[in-house]
Amino acid sequence: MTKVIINVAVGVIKKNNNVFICKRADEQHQGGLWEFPGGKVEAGESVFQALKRELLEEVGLTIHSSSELITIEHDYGDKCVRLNVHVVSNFNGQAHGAEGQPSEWVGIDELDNYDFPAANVEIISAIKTKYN
Ligand SMILES: Nc1nc2c([nH]c(=O)n2[C@@H]2O[C@H](COP(=O)(O)OP(=O)(O)OP(=O)(O)O)[C@@H](O)[C@H]2O)c(=O)[nH]1
Ligand SMILES: [Mg+2]
Repeated sequence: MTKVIINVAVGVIKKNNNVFICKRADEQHQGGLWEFPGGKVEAGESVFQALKRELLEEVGLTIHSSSELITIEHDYGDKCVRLNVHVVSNFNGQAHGAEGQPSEWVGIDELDNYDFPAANVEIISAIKTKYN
């Protein structure tokens, strides 16, 4: 049987050499781990439209543009995801955990000190290659 792939828009919100990360709630998939904010692409949406909607909901930012960083397909066993990862540097607002979730600006070279879902290893390595 063909597996359903969940299409996800993920935003690496970047200011100087820092990125904004959030902690996933315990009851979410991959709960308790840190993430780059974002969420599922709904039917009829582009990745950018989904990113714009999710980043407003989750971190209170209005984004104006984004640039593709990497696309990762990962099978967690219970779920298969396609992470469409974009870097977002052009935004308005003060990033915060708008859903009450813990959040932080962290230096790119500090990302190794945080626990992320397995698929994020490649995202972090792409960020380091591009910006460090
Ligand atoms: N947002 C986000 N999701 C990630 C990352 N890495 C990763 O594997 N995922 C996976 O992507 C999937 C969808 O993301 P999500 O849970 O944020 O989706 P959402 O905001 O629409 O949540 P919802 O289902 O509560 O409405 C989850 O299975 C999650 O585990 C990441 O860095 N950021
Ligand atoms: Mg989300």
